[in-house]
Amino acid sequence: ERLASSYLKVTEEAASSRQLIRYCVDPDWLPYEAIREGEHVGISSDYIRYIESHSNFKFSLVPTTSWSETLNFLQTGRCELTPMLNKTATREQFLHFSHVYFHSPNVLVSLKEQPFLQGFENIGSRTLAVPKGYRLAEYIQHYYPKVKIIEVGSEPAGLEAVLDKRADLFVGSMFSVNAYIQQTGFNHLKIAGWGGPEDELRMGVSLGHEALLPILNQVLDDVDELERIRIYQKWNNITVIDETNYLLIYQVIVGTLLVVFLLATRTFFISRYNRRLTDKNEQLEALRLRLEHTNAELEFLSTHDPLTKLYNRHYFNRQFVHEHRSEISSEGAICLVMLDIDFFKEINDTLGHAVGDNILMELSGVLQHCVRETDVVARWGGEEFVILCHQTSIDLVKTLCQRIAAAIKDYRFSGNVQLTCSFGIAKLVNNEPMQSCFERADKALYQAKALGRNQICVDEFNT
Ligand SMILES: Nc1nc2c(ncn2[C@@H]2O[C@H](COP(=O)(O)OP(=O)(O)OP(=O)(O)O)[C@@H](O)[C@H]2O)c(=O)[nH]1
Repeated sequence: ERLASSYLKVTEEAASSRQLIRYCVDPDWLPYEAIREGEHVGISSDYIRYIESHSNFKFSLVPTTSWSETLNFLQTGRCELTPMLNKTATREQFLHFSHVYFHSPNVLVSLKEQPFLQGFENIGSRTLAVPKGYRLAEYIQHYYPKVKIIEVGSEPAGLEAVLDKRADLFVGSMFSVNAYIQQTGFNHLKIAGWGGPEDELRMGVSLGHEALLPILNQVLDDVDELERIRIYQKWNNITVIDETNYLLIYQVIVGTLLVVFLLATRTFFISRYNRRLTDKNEQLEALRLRLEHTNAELEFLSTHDPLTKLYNRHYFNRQFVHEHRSEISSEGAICLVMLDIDFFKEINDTLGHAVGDNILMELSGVLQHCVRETDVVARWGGEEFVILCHQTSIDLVKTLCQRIAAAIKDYRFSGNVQLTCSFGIAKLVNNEPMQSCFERADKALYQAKALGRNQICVDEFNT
């Protein structure tokens, strides 16, 4: 019936202007070609459509049930073209061939537990399934006559022979093996090695129709690379690799999230640690400032009199008395003044100790107001004070003491007290220890007291 309908089509096409070509294909050789529900499918079907759209040819499929039948139809003139096959010596007896337009490697297939093989020379005593009429059958018989061959009707039949253990190995095109394993899910099959020379697929036209070849070659040669890739990809849908890619993407995302999480955790802990460190540093800095302040206070207390805030005797001794200095320059010498309040006991006794304290503080202010910046005033003890004057002379110091006495006289002290002081002056002489100068100043003060108080006396050694 199918043959009848195809011949009917031939008659119809003969009437049209296009040149009709009847062709046969391998009915079960995906992804290269096959017949499914009466239609030609696979890679060669797209090349046939391409040639139709780029030439004056009109193709008409003559369906067959096996590759052997296709070869038979070509020899007997029931079709004049087959679109995808290898060139062999046998086939050249009844076919002419176009240029090669598709390359494809062949592979050996075995069950997973079988060892890997380098090629046909290592097959040994194993049996090899080969589709009947395929170029490989011819090739192996010619070059490897010792290999035990089992002829099968098609490539799927060969793979099933391996699965059923009727054959140890199958040899066929890598693309069709791949397509078959994907369709059937026969994952316990594996590629066991390369299988002979790669396929160089062409179109074949039967004898007497070789005039078709120049046009076929021209169109096939002109198919651009993009079109070739499109056709190849359309019929080699490798879904397993897609799944692997999704898994890979998933793994990369999880890995990236993990790294981000670890980095975020690390950053969190580092910043918390830094905050704590900053807090501790601030506390330490506050403690350091308090310590500095306390030390400054201690230093002040140890060197100053707490009531009058003048230098105390301890400081004065350390700085000036026990340091054996005798600085006498051309500009002037060092002079000491010992100063004592007159009748201070009476003031304390009549007005009270608190008033006495106030008077001591007020007198300290007067002394500091009267001296030069370079002079040093200290409280020697009780109501006694000492003034150290640098680069001066006895006359200048005397003038200073008079100025102080006048200021005291004019000052209104607490309790409305009229105060007077006695002064003893001594000048440091060359190489004299400071202690000795002190003693002389003290002696001069004693003299001032003896002369009736409110006096300024210079040590007799300096007069
Ligand atoms: N309010 C007060 N009085 C003090 C302080 N230190 C010493 N005095 C008093 O100073 C008085 C010194 O008395 P005296 O040594 O007799 O000397 P004076 O009464 O000033 O008599 P002359 O020095 O001889 O003129 C004593 O009454 C001490 O108690 C002090 O820090 N505050």
